[in-house]
Amino acid sequence: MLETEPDLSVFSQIDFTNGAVAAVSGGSDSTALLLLLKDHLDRTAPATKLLAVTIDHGLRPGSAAEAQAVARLCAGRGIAHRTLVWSGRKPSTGLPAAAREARYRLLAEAAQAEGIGLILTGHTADDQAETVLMRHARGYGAREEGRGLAGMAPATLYDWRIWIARPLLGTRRAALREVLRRANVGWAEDPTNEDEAFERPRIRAALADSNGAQRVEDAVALAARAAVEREQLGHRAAALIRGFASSPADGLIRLDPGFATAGDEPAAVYALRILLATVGGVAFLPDQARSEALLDRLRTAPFCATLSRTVVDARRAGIFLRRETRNLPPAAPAVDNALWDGRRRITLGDEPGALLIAPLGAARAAKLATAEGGTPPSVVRAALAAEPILWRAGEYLGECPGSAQDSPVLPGLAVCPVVAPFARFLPSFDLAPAGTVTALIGAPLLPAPPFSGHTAG
Ligand SMILES: Nc1ncnc2c1ncn2[C@@H]1O[C@H](COP(=O)(O)OP(=O)(O)OP(=O)(O)O)[C@@H](O)[C@H]1O
Repeated sequence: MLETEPDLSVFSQIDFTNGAVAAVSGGSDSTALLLLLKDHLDRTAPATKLLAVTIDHGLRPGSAAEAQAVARLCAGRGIAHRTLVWSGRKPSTGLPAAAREARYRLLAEAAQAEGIGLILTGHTADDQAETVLMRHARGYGAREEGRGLAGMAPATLYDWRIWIARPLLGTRRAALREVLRRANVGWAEDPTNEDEAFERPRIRAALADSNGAQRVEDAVALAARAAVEREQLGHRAAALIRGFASSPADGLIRLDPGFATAGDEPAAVYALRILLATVGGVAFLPDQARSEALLDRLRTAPFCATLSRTVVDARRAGIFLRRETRNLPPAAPAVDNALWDGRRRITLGDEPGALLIAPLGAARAAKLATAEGGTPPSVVRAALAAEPILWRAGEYLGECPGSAQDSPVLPGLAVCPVVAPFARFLPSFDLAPAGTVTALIGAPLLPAPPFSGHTAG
């Protein structure tokens, strides 16, 4: 049964040591989140740093007044509050996605400015049911082995740096509104939530009929089952990666030929998709059917194919994955904290002056490449050619080592590998494969998840 009274024990499972930002839009769910969270912290850890943050997207006439209402509520209850305005350019298409992107970026900036390591949102069981039903209607179940049907995760790592937790995913919106009514606290209604020109409000309206409660319950149960399957598949894929994958050179992954015949085909396809996206620097996993066909062909090596910007070079010596040389970024100024080619995060530190970043290229790679552990030198050369180098005003600073260490060339300067499919958003469902690929490619360690009992291993 879903909770008709909010289940406050979920807050006890969260680690608030590094404080919390509550993301409060002024709607019922996040306003209730704020009150429940404040109540929990007052009782259990009153010294915890709590900051409520409202993002004013500037998209509706009433948005500034809604933010002010949240500020007043917070002032009355002794809660620190900030309103942040999305002042950037608003795109004419894909506005909701851009607003969401800006919202998470601003929330993360607000948290980090205060030294806070966790963001909480007010997503509810109703939101979860709507998400799952929308994905179901789009045929997710059939295409993706139910991966997408897991819905929203209880926690998601944003930008590999800050966890977002959703403690109310098991609680119905009606129960939260009841909390607010009892506390005599009002909330803002967002008119876009009612606009049935959009898919989510249509599903929301359909769930408001007499069968709605059961359908929400069923959808949340479906999500819970799909989440367990997704986590299990992730653990099996991680075990295959640990057992069969190595990284003989920067930008190069070698799979032992036994990978293709290891037996657990769904896990092998999943592992392959994650590795292909990582090597290619692509945020989305490659197509399921094409990845299955690729695994099939790996059983009859040798051959060479490209998927997800990754060359798959299957030889007797192993299956080698490397970034294809097509469409590599041209030489460009290195930007602090930016992703280069979707594969490397650049940190410039205190480095003054303009730096250029460019692919190493075949000629320099030929000078660097050494054959180790039976890896064919031509394969190492091809991988290194797509690795980045840094330049300053005509001066060569050195190739960038593919490790989480600072570059030995310049202190504070780093070009770290990233686990591309999880670099922006890592749902807690996928912690096992993400942690394993982190270790494989030497990406920076994952910040500890906010729930007790979770590990990134
Ligand atoms: N403008 C905003 N400022 C701060 N947080 C926000 C904002 N919009 C959304 N959020 C966070 O994201 C969660 C989910 O967003 P969603 O758009 O589904 O909620 P909402 O309908 O705007 O508001 P609520 O969830 O408070 O009823 C919210 O519960 C809240 O935690």
